[in-house]
Amino acid sequence: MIEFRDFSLTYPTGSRPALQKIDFIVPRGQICAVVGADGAGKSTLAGVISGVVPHMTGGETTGWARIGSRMLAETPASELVGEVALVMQNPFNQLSGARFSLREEIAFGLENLGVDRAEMVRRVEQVMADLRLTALADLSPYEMSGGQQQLLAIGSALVMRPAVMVLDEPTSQLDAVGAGVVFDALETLRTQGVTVILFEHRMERPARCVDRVLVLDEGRIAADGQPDDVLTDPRLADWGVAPLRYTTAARQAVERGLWEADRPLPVTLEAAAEGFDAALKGARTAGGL
Ligand SMILES: Nc1ncnc2c1ncn2[C@@H]1O[C@H](COP(=O)(O)OP(=O)(O)OP(=O)(O)O)[C@@H](O)[C@H]1O
Repeated sequence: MIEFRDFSLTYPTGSRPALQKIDFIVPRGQICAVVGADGAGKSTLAGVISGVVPHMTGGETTGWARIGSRMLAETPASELVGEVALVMQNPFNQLSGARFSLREEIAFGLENLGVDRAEMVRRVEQVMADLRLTALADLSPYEMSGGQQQLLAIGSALVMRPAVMVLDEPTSQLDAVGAGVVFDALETLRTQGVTVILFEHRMERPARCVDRVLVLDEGRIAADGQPDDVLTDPRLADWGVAPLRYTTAARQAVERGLWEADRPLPVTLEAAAEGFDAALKGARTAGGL
């Protein structure tokens, strides 16, 4: 479980707190997305959860934050290894540089922990299968595309079986197929009880697999709730978050009287397709088409 209570953080050079009186609890196994405009505090929050901020950046904190029984302000990243895994946007920077194949790269962290060889092979093969990387097992990480490298970075984190995974825009360099594989892998993480904090810019794809969405606005939590509610909130644009294309299209249909009055605005492609299908049938029945 991750818990933040009345938590604020001000960087040494900051004129205002980058995080201001943050309060939330993410229970074990929940997949929570965090969205917000540039400068809203997302990277800072990711850094606090993964033990990087304020330990490596400096900064004053008030209130408290914890992962399980570990108080984050007192626990640097080095002590969170194995418990919290951070996957960043640029996969190239996450390669160890010390291993020659994808399979060895994924095994690297387990080798350092001295995990038994048979167990290591089992876990590495499983992760490669989950991320559909098995066919690339013998390729050099440096011969892979950015998207493949990102899947590798996720695999290297996943294999450590962390309690918490912090994913900072993990699909920003992936094509639609690669992004689909990552979000499918999140479903696997959920069933394994891993808590996931996902920082994403575009929510169209992840909306269907996250349990909750937090909106950060100028360091404060502006909204916190289920994707269906938060992602259709009319204030989303005021918080600097682009509304989903499905929601925007449905909102225009509402304005034209096409969208069924009691049907919620959609946040997934499936819900949008159902809604437009119903609107079309309604229009046909009314003799409009
Ligand atoms: N190391 C730092 N030292 C001083 N100020 C910082 C530092 N990192 C971030 N800030 C400031 O803290 C605030 C929050 O920044 P943060 O990077 O957390 O936002 P963000 O939502 O991740 O934005 P982006 O999407 O642009 O990365 C901003 O005003 C930023 O300028």
